Amino acid sequence: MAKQLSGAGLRGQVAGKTALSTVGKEGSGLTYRGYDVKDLAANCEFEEVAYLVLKGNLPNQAELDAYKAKLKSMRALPQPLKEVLERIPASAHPMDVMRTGCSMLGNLETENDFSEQQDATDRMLAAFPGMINYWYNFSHNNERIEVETGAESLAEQFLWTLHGKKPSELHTKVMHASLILYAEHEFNASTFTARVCASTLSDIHSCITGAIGSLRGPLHGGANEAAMELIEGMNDPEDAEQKLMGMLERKEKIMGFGHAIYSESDPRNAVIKGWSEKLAAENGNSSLYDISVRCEAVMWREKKLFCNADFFHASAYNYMGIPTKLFTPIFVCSRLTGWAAHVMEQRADNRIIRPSAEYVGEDFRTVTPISAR
Ligand SMILES: CC(=O)SCCNC(=O)CCNC(=O)[C@H](O)C(C)(C)COP(=O)(O)OP(=O)(O)OC[C@H]1O[C@@H](n2cnc3c(N)ncnc32)[C@H](O)[C@@H]1OP(=O)(O)O
Ligand SMILES: O=C([O-])CC(=O)C(=O)O
Repeated sequence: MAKQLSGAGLRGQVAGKTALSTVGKEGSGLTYRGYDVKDLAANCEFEEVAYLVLKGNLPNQAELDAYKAKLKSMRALPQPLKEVLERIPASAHPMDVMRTGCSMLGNLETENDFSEQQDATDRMLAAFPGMINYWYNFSHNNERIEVETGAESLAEQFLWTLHGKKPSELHTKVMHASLILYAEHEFNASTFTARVCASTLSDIHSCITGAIGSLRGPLHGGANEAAMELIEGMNDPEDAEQKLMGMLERKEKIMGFGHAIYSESDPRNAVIKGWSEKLAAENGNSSLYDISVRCEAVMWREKKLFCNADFFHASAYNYMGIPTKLFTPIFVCSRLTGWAAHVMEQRADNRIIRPSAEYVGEDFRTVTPISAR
């Protein structure tokens, strides 16, 4: 059954055209440039998917090697950016660090002309994992990390710069899948933010900085962190059941469930749930996974609400030793591909985005002199 797409929040309104992805289209779940996201997550590295989303086709081996080599060569952080990162306190939210870091990069390496959009995007893709982990390690461990690691991929680079060592094969694989799942999603709130900004013919760093701000909220990307806070407060599946029932009775929102477009399931959930189960087995402790499975069952039984992409990401990331507050920045490192591709698409066929409002304010009136108010 299709979800009723009407009402507030521009739901169901076509706000532009895209050749990048389909979301919730009858029978096809989620596709990037015609490929099923499950097919991509099972068979590709993240860089192949980034290439696909940004350039239109999957790369051949030589193209992939060249693209990965290019990204690897662009990881160094400029000294003034490091200095800014070092001044941001440990108490800051890492999404605010991403926003500031992206904006600072735009000051240092400004996109002067749209012909630079692909290089500017690749530079952000290459630099963002090291950027957030430079700040994290400096502010939390008093350590200035080396961001030019031997990592062969963005997945490896994120975990390597976070933990200071080459990650295991399993963890690298999970990160590839996770980054692929998060890469693109049509006109979601953060992407729409990027497109609105692009439609004014602004620079790409402004578009991405704005998108990061939109993704930060708990109704969007921030839900993976909120889901972690929920499940870590539950002792076991029985406790999860009781706590959820209480929350539902109090009409509280359960983060990581529901979706603006999908009606019965989010196709990304099965993929990340599968990886979470494997990580639980590797860890020898399936508690978080078991709790998550019970939450999924209770929410479906009680409300016909299903896990979105964020819910099982919480346990998966936790099993890989990723601090909760770094969950949404990983989403940024991935969704940057979708945002940038949408900026490019908007620029290629642009008209400034400027909808109208239904006025519900005061009738026409004239100013009473201040002495008489
Ligand atoms: C990667 C991503 O960004 S995925 C989304 C991540 N966000 C979350 O997980 C936050 C929790 N979920 C939500 O807030 C919502 O489901 C959204 C924001 C994702 C979608 O919002 P909408 O399209 O407005 O939701 P929808 O119209 O389906 O809501 C229908 C009803 O279900 C309720 N509902 C929807 N999601 C939830 C939830 N997670 N917990 C409890 N109730 C919910 C709504 O409150 C609404 O109830 P009402 O009719 O009594 O007002
Ligand atoms: O499409 C949406 O509204 C939110 C979402 O799942 C995403 O951006 O990945």
